[in-house]
Amino acid sequence: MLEARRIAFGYPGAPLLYRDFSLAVSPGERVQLAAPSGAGKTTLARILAGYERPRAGEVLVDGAPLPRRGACPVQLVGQHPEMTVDPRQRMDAMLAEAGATFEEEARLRELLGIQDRWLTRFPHELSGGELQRFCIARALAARPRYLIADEISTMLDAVTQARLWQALLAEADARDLGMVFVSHSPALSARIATRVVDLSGDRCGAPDAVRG
Ligand SMILES: Nc1ncnc2c1ncn2[C@@H]1O[C@H](COP(=O)(O)OP(=O)(O)OP(=O)(O)O)[C@@H](O)[C@H]1O
Repeated sequence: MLEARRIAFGYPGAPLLYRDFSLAVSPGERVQLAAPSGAGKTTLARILAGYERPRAGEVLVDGAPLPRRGACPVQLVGQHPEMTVDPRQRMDAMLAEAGATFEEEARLRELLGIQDRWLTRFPHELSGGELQRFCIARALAARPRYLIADEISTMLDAVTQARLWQALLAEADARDLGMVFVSHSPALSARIATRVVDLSGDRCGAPDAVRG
């Protein structure tokens, strides 16, 4: 179980985004974070994956805090892949660093439609959608228990987006992966979500405000 317990968070000098937010995600669940623009969905995604430390509260996986070192059981894929890669590192090296076996890496490349000719390129030599596939492969190679997907397919055309999610959902099912995702596409969200959590509800302090 991935748990955010009684989270309070605000950026320095700004009002709190959440005062007392709690969320529990089971393996296999796919939870959509819903809220208006600027309400703090991306920030919460970062907190869940350990990139931001809350002012109060904690993030736990099966009752234990996220590890400070080594592979994190919660992996985040964001909406700007170019900001999460080393611009001087070739894609084959980036994937190798993710720590998958040769067979597993090949399987993930096949799953995500990563072409061999992309491997010898640098990030700036790939489109946003191509680069995003590498970021998803890197996240899955870390064998996460939970994947946080923050508008990961916004930059893709409708057909590529549908293919990517089909692959990701098959993988999630096979691994019993829990997911928390943000998407501004109602059609995509309706297809993916097993539950919707409305973040705006929490701004009044209601724990785990749930609809659907
Ligand atoms: N690093 C930062 N420092 C200060 N304020 C920030 C920072 N990142 C985000 N914010 C502010 O925090 C609030 C929440 O931002 P966040 O990106 O989490 O919202 P969001 O719900 O994901 O928005 P959107 O749907 O537009 O992507 C916004 O008002 C934003 O301007």
